[in-house]
Amino acid sequence: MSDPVTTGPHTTGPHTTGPDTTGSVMAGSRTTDSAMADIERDLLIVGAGPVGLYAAYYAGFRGLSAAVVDSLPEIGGQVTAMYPEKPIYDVAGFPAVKGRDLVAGLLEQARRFAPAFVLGQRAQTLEKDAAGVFTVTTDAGTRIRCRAVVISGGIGTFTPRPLPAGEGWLGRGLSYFVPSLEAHAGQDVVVVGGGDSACDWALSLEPIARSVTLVHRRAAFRAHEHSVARLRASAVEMITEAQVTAVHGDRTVESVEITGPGGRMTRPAQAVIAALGFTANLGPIRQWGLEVVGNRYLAVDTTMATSVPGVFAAGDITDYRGKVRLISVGFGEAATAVNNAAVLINPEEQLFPGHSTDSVPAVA
Ligand SMILES: Cc1cc2nc3c(=O)[nH]c(=O)nc-3n(C[C@H](O)[C@H](O)[C@H](O)COP(=O)(O)OP(=O)(O)OC[C@H]3O[C@@H](n4cnc5c(N)ncnc54)[C@H](O)[C@@H]3O)c2cc1C
Repeated sequence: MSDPVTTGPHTTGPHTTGPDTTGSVMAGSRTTDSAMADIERDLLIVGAGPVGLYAAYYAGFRGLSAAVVDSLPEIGGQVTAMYPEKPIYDVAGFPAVKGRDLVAGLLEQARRFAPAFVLGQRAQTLEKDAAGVFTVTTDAGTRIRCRAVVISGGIGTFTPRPLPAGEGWLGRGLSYFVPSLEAHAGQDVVVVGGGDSACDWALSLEPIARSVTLVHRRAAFRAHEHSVARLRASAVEMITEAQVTAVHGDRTVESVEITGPGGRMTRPAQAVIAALGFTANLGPIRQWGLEVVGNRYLAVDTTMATSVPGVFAAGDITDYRGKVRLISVGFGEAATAVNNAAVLINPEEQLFPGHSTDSVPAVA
Protein backbone atom coordinates (compact mmCIF):
# COMPACT_ATOMS: atom_id res chain seq x y z
CA MET A 1 0.00 0.00 0.00
CA SER A 2 1.24 3.49 -0.73
CA ASP A 3 1.74 6.05 1.96
CA PRO A 4 -0.97 8.65 1.36
CA VAL A 5 0.78 11.26 3.43
CA THR A 6 4.12 11.22 1.70
CA THR A 7 2.64 11.15 -1.78
CA GLY A 8 1.28 14.66 -1.47
CA PRO A 9 -1.62 16.60 -0.09
CA HIS A 10 -4.79 14.63 0.40
CA THR A 11 -7.61 17.03 0.68
CA THR A 12 -10.48 14.93 -0.52
CA GLY A 13 -13.39 14.14 1.75
CA PRO A 14 -15.56 16.43 3.74
CA HIS A 15 -13.18 17.53 6.46
CA THR A 16 -10.82 20.00 4.92
CA THR A 17 -12.11 23.28 6.23
CA GLY A 18 -10.82 25.24 9.19
CA PRO A 19 -7.20 26.00 9.89
CA ASP A 20 -5.09 25.20 6.88
CA THR A 21 -3.81 21.71 7.50
CA THR A 22 -3.36 20.91 3.81
CA GLY A 23 -0.05 19.50 2.72
CA SER A 24 0.15 17.25 5.72
CA VAL A 25 -3.39 16.06 6.17
CA MET A 26 -4.90 12.81 5.22
CA ALA A 27 -8.55 13.71 4.91
CA GLY A 28 -10.73 12.16 7.49
CA SER A 29 -13.30 10.57 5.27
CA ARG A 30 -14.24 7.15 6.53
CA THR A 31 -15.29 6.06 3.10
CA THR A 32 -12.52 7.02 0.68
CA ASP A 33 -10.00 4.40 -0.40
CA SER A 34 -7.21 6.67 0.77
CA ALA A 35 -8.30 5.99 4.34
CA MET A 36 -7.10 2.39 3.95
CA ALA A 37 -3.41 3.03 4.02
CA ASP A 38 -0.22 2.49 5.93
CA ILE A 39 1.68 5.34 7.49
CA GLU A 40 5.09 5.02 9.09
CA ARG A 41 6.35 7.60 11.53
CA ASP A 42 8.70 7.65 14.53
CA LEU A 43 5.93 8.80 16.81
CA LEU A 44 2.15 8.58 16.78
CA ILE A 45 0.19 11.14 18.77
CA VAL A 46 -3.36 10.09 19.58
CA GLY A 47 -5.47 13.23 19.99
CA ALA A 48 -5.15 16.59 18.23
CA GLY A 49 -6.24 18.71 21.18
CA PRO A 50 -3.94 21.50 22.37
CA VAL A 51 -1.65 19.01 24.08
CA GLY A 52 -1.39 16.69 21.06
CA LEU A 53 -0.65 19.66 18.79
CA TYR A 54 2.13 20.83 21.09
CA ALA A 55 3.48 17.25 21.20
CA ALA A 56 3.55 17.33 17.39
CA TYR A 57 5.70 20.46 17.48
CA TYR A 58 7.93 18.93 20.10
CA ALA A 59 8.38 15.71 18.10
CA GLY A 60 9.62 17.78 15.17
CA PHE A 61 11.91 19.79 17.42
CA ARG A 62 13.41 16.47 18.57
CA GLY A 63 13.93 15.38 14.96
CA LEU A 64 11.15 12.78 15.10
CA SER A 65 8.63 12.33 12.32
CA ALA A 66 5.11 12.31 13.71
CA ALA A 67 1.54 11.49 12.83
CA VAL A 68 -1.45 12.86 14.73
CA VAL A 69 -4.78 11.05 14.70
CA ASP A 70 -8.08 12.45 15.96
CA SER A 71 -11.58 11.10 15.81
CA LEU A 72 -12.93 14.60 15.27
CA PRO A 73 -12.81 16.20 11.85
CA GLU A 74 -11.25 19.36 13.32
CA ILE A 75 -8.12 19.86 15.39
CA GLY A 76 -8.18 21.53 18.81
CA GLY A 77 -9.98 19.01 21.04
CA GLN A 78 -12.12 20.54 23.78
CA VAL A 79 -11.06 24.07 22.83
CA THR A 80 -12.45 23.82 19.30
CA ALA A 81 -15.46 21.73 20.29
CA MET A 82 -16.59 23.69 23.33
CA TYR A 83 -15.14 27.17 23.55
CA PRO A 84 -13.41 28.39 20.38
CA GLU A 85 -14.62 31.96 20.87
CA LYS A 86 -13.84 32.24 24.58
CA PRO A 87 -10.75 34.10 25.74
CA ILE A 88 -8.38 31.92 27.80
CA TYR A 89 -6.45 33.83 30.43
CA ASP A 90 -4.08 31.25 31.91
CA VAL A 91 -1.86 30.13 29.05
CA ALA A 92 1.67 31.32 29.76
CA GLY A 93 2.73 34.22 27.59
CA PHE A 94 -0.79 35.16 26.52
CA PRO A 95 -2.61 37.61 28.82
CA ALA A 96 -5.73 36.57 26.89
CA VAL A 97 -6.01 34.34 23.86
CA LYS A 98 -9.16 33.24 22.07
CA GLY A 99 -9.49 29.44 21.93
CA ARG A 100 -9.55 29.50 18.14
CA ASP A 101 -6.37 31.61 18.00
CA LEU A 102 -4.52 29.36 20.43
CA VAL A 103 -5.31 26.34 18.26
CA ALA A 104 -4.25 28.20 15.10
CA GLY A 105 -0.95 29.14 16.78
CA LEU A 106 -0.32 25.58 17.91
CA LEU A 107 -0.96 24.33 14.40
CA GLU A 108 1.39 26.91 12.90
CA GLN A 109 4.08 25.90 15.39
CA ALA A 110 3.63 22.16 14.66
CA ARG A 111 3.41 22.56 10.88
CA ARG A 112 7.03 23.71 10.71
CA PHE A 113 7.84 20.01 11.02
CA ALA A 114 5.06 18.76 8.71
CA PRO A 115 3.35 16.18 10.91
CA ALA A 116 0.80 13.94 9.18
CA PHE A 117 -2.73 14.60 10.40
CA VAL A 118 -5.27 11.79 10.21
CA LEU A 119 -8.54 13.47 11.09
CA GLY A 120 -12.02 12.03 11.47
CA GLN A 121 -10.62 8.62 12.43
CA ARG A 122 -10.58 7.03 15.86
CA ALA A 123 -7.48 5.13 16.96
CA GLN A 124 -9.01 1.75 17.61
CA THR A 125 -6.40 -0.91 18.33
CA LEU A 126 -2.78 -0.95 19.51
CA GLU A 127 -0.42 -3.84 18.80
CA LYS A 128 3.30 -4.22 19.41
CA ASP A 129 5.42 -6.68 17.44
CA ALA A 130 8.50 -8.61 18.57
CA ALA A 131 10.78 -5.81 17.31
CA GLY A 132 8.96 -3.31 19.53
CA VAL A 133 7.21 -1.57 16.62
CA PHE A 134 3.66 -0.43 17.32
CA THR A 135 0.77 -0.60 14.89
CA VAL A 136 -2.25 1.52 15.67
CA THR A 137 -5.26 0.87 13.45
CA THR A 138 -8.08 3.36 13.11
CA ASP A 139 -11.77 2.66 12.74
CA ALA A 140 -11.38 3.51 9.04
CA GLY A 141 -8.68 0.86 8.61
CA THR A 142 -5.66 3.18 8.44
CA ARG A 143 -2.63 1.47 9.97
CA ILE A 144 -0.02 3.69 11.53
CA ARG A 145 3.32 2.08 12.41
CA CYS A 146 5.56 3.84 14.86
CA ARG A 147 8.31 3.37 17.43
CA ALA A 148 6.48 5.11 20.26
CA VAL A 149 3.02 6.48 21.02
CA VAL A 150 1.94 9.57 22.95
CA ILE A 151 -1.71 9.43 23.97
CA SER A 152 -3.14 12.92 24.40
CA GLY A 153 -6.72 11.76 24.24
CA GLY A 154 -8.10 14.27 26.77
CA ILE A 155 -11.47 13.23 28.07
CA GLY A 156 -11.67 10.57 25.37
CA THR A 157 -13.37 10.22 22.05
CA PHE A 158 -15.92 12.96 21.51
CA THR A 159 -19.13 12.16 19.74
CA PRO A 160 -21.32 15.13 18.84
CA ARG A 161 -24.92 14.74 20.02
CA PRO A 162 -26.84 14.45 16.77
CA LEU A 163 -29.68 16.65 15.61
CA PRO A 164 -32.40 14.06 14.96
CA ALA A 165 -34.02 16.04 12.14
CA GLY A 166 -30.61 16.53 10.53
CA GLU A 167 -29.94 12.92 9.61
CA GLY A 168 -28.36 12.74 6.16
CA TRP A 169 -27.50 16.47 6.03
CA LEU A 170 -24.06 16.37 7.63
CA GLY A 171 -21.57 18.04 5.29
CA ARG A 172 -24.44 19.40 3.14
CA GLY A 173 -25.08 22.46 5.27
CA LEU A 174 -25.31 20.76 8.66
CA SER A 175 -22.22 20.81 10.87
CA TYR A 176 -21.23 20.41 14.50
CA PHE A 177 -18.47 23.04 14.41
CA VAL A 178 -17.74 26.47 13.03
CA PRO A 179 -14.19 26.05 11.81
CA SER A 180 -14.34 29.31 9.87
CA LEU A 181 -16.69 32.18 10.71
CA GLU A 182 -15.98 33.78 7.33
CA ALA A 183 -17.38 30.71 5.52
CA HIS A 184 -20.82 31.85 6.73
CA ALA A 185 -20.58 35.40 5.37
CA GLY A 186 -23.90 36.40 3.86
CA GLN A 187 -25.64 33.17 4.85
CA ASP A 188 -28.78 32.52 6.85
CA VAL A 189 -27.54 30.43 9.75
CA VAL A 190 -29.59 28.44 12.23
CA VAL A 191 -27.75 27.50 15.43
CA VAL A 192 -29.35 24.80 17.59
CA GLY A 193 -28.57 24.52 21.30
CA GLY A 194 -28.59 26.43 24.57
CA GLY A 195 -25.07 26.02 25.94
CA ASP A 196 -21.96 28.18 25.72
CA SER A 197 -20.90 26.97 22.26
CA ALA A 198 -24.33 27.61 20.73
CA CYS A 199 -24.53 31.10 22.23
CA ASP A 200 -20.89 31.97 21.41
CA TRP A 201 -21.29 30.86 17.82
CA ALA A 202 -24.57 32.75 17.39
CA LEU A 203 -22.91 35.90 18.75
CA SER A 204 -19.78 35.54 16.63
CA LEU A 205 -21.76 34.88 13.46
CA GLU A 206 -24.21 37.73 13.95
CA PRO A 207 -22.01 40.44 12.38
CA ILE A 208 -20.95 38.13 9.52
CA ALA A 209 -24.05 36.16 8.50
CA ARG A 210 -27.13 37.62 6.77
CA SER A 211 -29.31 36.28 9.58
CA VAL A 212 -28.75 34.15 12.66
CA THR A 213 -31.53 32.19 14.36
CA LEU A 214 -30.88 30.42 17.65
CA VAL A 215 -33.23 27.55 18.42
CA HIS A 216 -33.28 26.10 21.93
CA ARG A 217 -35.66 23.53 23.30
CA ARG A 218 -35.89 25.12 26.77
CA ALA A 219 -36.80 28.60 27.98
CA ALA A 220 -33.60 28.98 30.03
CA PHE A 221 -30.09 28.86 28.59
CA ARG A 222 -27.17 26.93 30.13
CA ALA A 223 -24.72 29.47 28.74
CA HIS A 224 -22.99 32.21 30.71
CA GLU A 225 -25.47 34.94 31.74
CA HIS A 226 -23.37 37.63 30.10
CA SER A 227 -23.55 35.80 26.72
CA VAL A 228 -27.32 35.43 27.01
CA ALA A 229 -27.67 39.14 27.81
CA ARG A 230 -25.54 40.03 24.78
CA LEU A 231 -27.68 37.75 22.62
CA ARG A 232 -30.86 39.43 23.78
CA ALA A 233 -29.39 42.79 22.81
CA SER A 234 -28.24 41.51 19.41
CA ALA A 235 -30.00 40.93 16.10
CA VAL A 236 -30.01 37.15 16.67
CA GLU A 237 -33.54 35.77 16.55
CA MET A 238 -33.98 33.58 19.62
CA ILE A 239 -36.66 30.91 19.37
CA THR A 240 -37.00 29.04 22.66
CA GLU A 241 -39.03 26.04 23.80
CA ALA A 242 -38.75 24.94 20.20
CA GLN A 243 -36.99 22.32 18.11
CA VAL A 244 -35.82 21.95 14.55
CA THR A 245 -38.21 19.29 13.30
CA ALA A 246 -37.24 19.10 9.63
CA VAL A 247 -34.45 20.19 7.30
CA HIS A 248 -35.35 20.96 3.70
CA GLY A 249 -33.29 21.47 0.59
CA ASP A 250 -32.24 19.90 -2.64
CA ARG A 251 -28.50 19.11 -2.66
CA THR A 252 -27.74 21.31 0.34
CA VAL A 253 -29.78 22.79 3.15
CA GLU A 254 -32.15 25.56 2.10
CA SER A 255 -34.53 25.93 5.04
CA VAL A 256 -35.51 24.45 8.37
CA GLU A 257 -38.85 23.79 9.98
CA ILE A 258 -39.04 24.83 13.62
CA THR A 259 -41.79 23.62 15.92
CA GLY A 260 -42.57 25.42 19.17
CA PRO A 261 -45.48 26.34 21.39
CA GLY A 262 -46.82 28.66 18.69
CA GLY A 263 -46.83 25.90 16.07
CA ARG A 264 -44.62 25.39 13.02
CA MET A 265 -42.53 28.01 11.29
CA THR A 266 -39.93 27.98 8.55
CA ARG A 267 -36.66 29.86 8.40
CA PRO A 268 -34.28 30.10 5.45
CA ALA A 269 -30.96 28.43 6.20
CA GLN A 270 -27.90 27.61 4.15
CA ALA A 271 -26.13 26.48 7.31
CA VAL A 272 -27.39 24.62 10.37
CA ILE A 273 -24.99 24.35 13.30
CA ALA A 274 -25.98 21.67 15.78
CA ALA A 275 -24.29 22.69 19.04
CA LEU A 276 -26.01 20.14 21.23
CA GLY A 277 -22.91 19.06 23.11
CA PHE A 278 -20.70 16.03 22.98
CA THR A 279 -20.46 12.74 24.77
CA ALA A 280 -16.94 11.62 25.62
CA ASN A 281 -15.41 8.43 26.90
CA LEU A 282 -12.05 6.69 26.89
CA GLY A 283 -13.44 4.34 24.26
CA PRO A 284 -11.11 1.83 22.63
CA ILE A 285 -8.04 3.03 24.57
CA ARG A 286 -9.47 1.15 27.55
CA GLN A 287 -8.69 -2.09 25.71
CA TRP A 288 -5.03 -1.27 25.03
CA GLY A 289 -3.74 -3.03 28.15
CA LEU A 290 -2.72 0.24 29.87
CA GLU A 291 -3.28 0.87 33.56
CA VAL A 292 -6.50 2.86 33.77
CA VAL A 293 -7.46 4.99 36.78
CA GLY A 294 -11.13 5.46 37.63
CA ASN A 295 -12.27 4.24 34.21
CA ARG A 296 -11.27 7.60 32.66
CA TYR A 297 -7.56 8.31 33.00
CA LEU A 298 -4.21 6.67 32.25
CA ALA A 299 -1.72 6.17 35.05
CA VAL A 300 1.70 7.66 34.20
CA ASP A 301 5.03 7.97 35.98
CA THR A 302 7.22 11.08 36.11
CA THR A 303 8.45 10.42 32.55
CA MET A 304 4.81 10.35 31.37
CA ALA A 305 5.25 6.66 30.57
CA THR A 306 2.15 4.51 30.90
CA SER A 307 2.27 0.94 32.11
CA VAL A 308 3.15 -0.27 28.57
CA PRO A 309 6.77 0.52 27.59
CA GLY A 310 6.86 2.83 24.58
CA VAL A 311 3.42 4.27 25.22
CA PHE A 312 3.40 7.70 26.85
CA ALA A 313 0.50 9.99 27.75
CA ALA A 314 0.03 13.72 28.29
CA GLY A 315 -2.73 16.21 29.00
CA ASP A 316 -6.15 15.70 30.52
CA ILE A 317 -6.00 11.94 30.04
CA THR A 318 -3.15 11.40 32.54
CA ASP A 319 -3.49 10.78 36.23
CA TYR A 320 -1.02 10.91 39.10
CA ARG A 321 -1.00 12.36 42.59
CA GLY A 322 -1.54 16.10 42.37
CA LYS A 323 -2.66 16.11 38.72
CA VAL A 324 -4.18 19.41 37.55
CA ARG A 325 -6.15 19.31 34.29
CA LEU A 326 -5.18 22.52 32.53
CA ILE A 327 -3.70 23.35 29.15
CA SER A 328 -0.49 24.75 30.66
CA VAL A 329 0.09 21.55 32.63
CA GLY A 330 -0.60 19.44 29.53
CA PHE A 331 1.98 21.41 27.53
CA GLY A 332 4.66 20.53 30.08
CA GLU A 333 3.61 16.90 30.08
CA ALA A 334 3.78 16.81 26.27
CA ALA A 335 7.38 18.04 26.36
CA THR A 336 8.28 15.46 29.01
CA ALA A 337 6.55 12.64 27.12
CA VAL A 338 8.16 13.45 23.77
CA ASN A 339 11.66 13.95 25.20
CA ASN A 340 11.43 10.58 26.93
CA ALA A 341 10.02 8.97 23.78
CA ALA A 342 12.96 10.43 21.81
CA VAL A 343 15.43 8.66 24.10
CA LEU A 344 13.45 5.43 23.92
CA ILE A 345 13.43 5.55 20.10
CA ASN A 346 17.11 6.44 19.94
CA PRO A 347 19.01 5.63 23.13
CA GLU A 348 21.98 7.71 21.89
CA GLU A 349 19.84 10.85 22.28
CA GLN A 350 20.02 13.09 25.33
CA LEU A 351 16.87 13.53 27.39
CA PHE A 352 17.38 17.28 27.51
CA PRO A 353 16.59 18.60 24.04
CA GLY A 354 18.80 21.67 24.16
CA HIS A 355 17.34 25.14 23.87
CA SER A 356 14.99 25.96 21.02
CA THR A 357 16.77 29.32 20.72
CA ASP A 358 19.81 27.40 19.44
CA SER A 359 17.87 25.52 16.76
CA VAL A 360 16.81 26.31 13.21
CA PRO A 361 13.21 25.49 12.24
CA ALA A 362 13.09 22.48 9.91
CA VAL A 363 10.34 23.67 7.58
CA ALA A 364 9.44 27.28 6.87
C1 LIG B 1 -15.73 25.13 28.72
C2 LIG B 1 -14.28 24.82 29.05
C3 LIG B 1 -13.43 25.86 29.39
C4 LIG B 1 -12.08 25.60 29.70
N1 LIG B 1 -11.26 26.64 30.04
C5 LIG B 1 -9.94 26.40 30.30
C6 LIG B 1 -9.06 27.47 30.65
O1 LIG B 1 -9.47 28.63 30.77
N2 LIG B 1 -7.75 27.16 30.87
C7 LIG B 1 -7.26 25.88 30.79
O2 LIG B 1 -6.07 25.68 30.98
N3 LIG B 1 -8.09 24.87 30.48
C8 LIG B 1 -9.41 25.08 30.24
N4 LIG B 1 -10.25 24.03 29.95
C9 LIG B 1 -9.68 22.67 29.93
C10 LIG B 1 -8.86 22.44 28.66
O3 LIG B 1 -9.69 22.62 27.53
C11 LIG B 1 -8.29 21.04 28.68
O4 LIG B 1 -7.41 20.93 29.78
C12 LIG B 1 -7.52 20.77 27.39
O5 LIG B 1 -8.37 20.83 26.27
C13 LIG B 1 -6.87 19.39 27.44
O6 LIG B 1 -6.21 19.20 26.25
P1 LIG B 1 -5.88 17.74 25.71
O7 LIG B 1 -5.19 17.96 24.41
O8 LIG B 1 -5.23 16.96 26.79
O9 LIG B 1 -7.30 17.04 25.49
P2 LIG B 1 -8.57 17.43 24.60
O10 LIG B 1 -8.65 18.88 24.37
O11 LIG B 1 -9.72 16.76 25.27
O12 LIG B 1 -8.27 16.72 23.20
C14 LIG B 1 -8.23 15.32 23.14
C15 LIG B 1 -8.48 14.88 21.71
O13 LIG B 1 -8.25 13.47 21.63
C16 LIG B 1 -9.17 12.91 20.73
N5 LIG B 1 -9.27 11.48 21.00
C17 LIG B 1 -9.56 10.85 22.16
N6 LIG B 1 -9.52 9.51 22.02
C18 LIG B 1 -9.19 9.29 20.71
C19 LIG B 1 -8.99 8.12 19.93
N7 LIG B 1 -9.12 6.87 20.44
N8 LIG B 1 -8.67 8.26 18.62
C20 LIG B 1 -8.55 9.50 18.07
N9 LIG B 1 -8.72 10.64 18.77
C21 LIG B 1 -9.03 10.53 20.06
C22 LIG B 1 -10.46 13.68 21.03
O14 LIG B 1 -11.34 13.61 19.91
C23 LIG B 1 -9.93 15.09 21.27
O15 LIG B 1 -9.94 15.87 20.10
C24 LIG B 1 -11.59 24.26 29.66
C25 LIG B 1 -12.44 23.22 29.29
C26 LIG B 1 -13.77 23.48 29.00
C27 LIG B 1 -14.67 22.35 28.60
